[in-house]
Formats: sequence, structure tokens, C-alpha cells
Amino acid sequence: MLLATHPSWQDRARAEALEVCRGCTKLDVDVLRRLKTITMVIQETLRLYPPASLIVREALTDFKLGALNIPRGTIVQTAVAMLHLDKDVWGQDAGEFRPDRFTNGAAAACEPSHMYLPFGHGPRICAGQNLAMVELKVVLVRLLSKFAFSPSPGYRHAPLFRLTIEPGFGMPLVVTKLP
Ligand code: HEM
Repeated sequence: MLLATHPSWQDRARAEALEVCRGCTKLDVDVLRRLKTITMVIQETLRLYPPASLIVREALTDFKLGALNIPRGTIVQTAVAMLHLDKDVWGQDAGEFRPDRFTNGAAAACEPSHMYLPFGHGPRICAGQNLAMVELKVVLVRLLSKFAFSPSPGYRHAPLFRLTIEPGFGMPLVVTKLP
């Protein structure tokens, strides 16, 4: 959806996919590592629409969080989607799709760097994050190499915050096979 509504980034991502993967019989780790633009596109998509938009913990003991006293048994929720849109952290264009903010990697994209949490943080960080990134890159390379995407007139933007973020009314796209 974000590439359909940002055709210049779609063109850049496709050009990279065709260039890096030209003549490749398989997408191995060395090929995937060279996909800089596609990596930035995925990182920016996970910033704007983090699939796990809430990280939930239960306090097992009384503890202090900054100035707050948190009693044992309290459920503490981290609203990842809100952190990812905080203008004090990301700048005034926090709501815009701008993959180039990840040019120097995720740690340099915001201040402080742990405000980018698509895969969580600390000891319970996503065990499948590398696999997820590989899968997303492979899917994008395969799709962008063969098809062009544009928004469908029927699309209504209504992200729903459930267990994961979902499009409220589906995600109809106009898909055109490339020559
Ligand atoms: C874009 C895809 C994915 C996203 C955004 C994502 C996000 C997350 C997040 C935010 C957490 C931390 C939850 C918390 O702290 O409460 C997590 C944990 C976890 N994820 Fe993922 N995940 C993704 C894909 C995957 C895949 C593909 C696998 C496995 C094949 C996986 C396996 C796990 C496991 C096992 C944990 C629990 C780790 C632990 O508690 O020690 N995830 N994931």
C-alpha cells in the first residue's frame, strides 16, 4: 500500500531489485544484504505500521519507572505505534513515509535509538526478526520484479489496532503485470 501510494519509492525499490538480483538463480544472503533501498522501505513500513503495536508486561515486583511507582501486578503497556510517530523523536515529518530516514541504519534513524521497536527490545526481542526481514525482502523482490502497484479507488485508509495492525476495509490494489 505504501509503495502504491509512493510511486517514486516503488520505482527505486524495483530498480534496485532488478539491478541487484539480475542473473541470480537464487536469492541468497549475499544478494539480500545488498538490498539497501528495500531494507529502508521495510524499516519505514514497520515504523508507520508496526504489526505488534503494543508490548505488554506485568510487574512481578513493585518498582520505580522514572517518577512513577509501579505496584506489583500492574499491567504496563508500551504503545509502539505511538512511539514510532512521536515528532520529538522522529521530527516534524514523523507521519510521512520517508524510507531515507533509515539511510544510516535503524539505530541512527531516531534519538534515542530504542524508540524504534518493531521487533521489541531487550531479553524478549523477537526471536524471528532476521527470518522476518529475509521473508519480507524475498516477497518484495519477487513482486516488484513482476508487477506494478497503484492504489485502488476502493481503498479506505482505516488501520485497526487489534492483536496486530490490520487494514479495516482490506487493501484493494490495482496490480499491473510488467512487460
Ligand atoms: C514482521 C514480522 C514480525 C514482527 C513485527 C514481530 C514482532 C515481535 C515483537 C514486537 C516481539 C516482542 C513481544 C514482546 O516483547 O512482548 C516478538 C517476539 C517474538 N517473535 Fe516476532 N515478529 C515478527 C516475526 C516473527 C517470526 C517470523 C517469528 C518466528 C519464525 C517470530 C517469533 C517470535 C518469538 C518466538 C517471540 C518471543 C520471543 C521471547 O519472548 O523470547 N516473530 N515479535
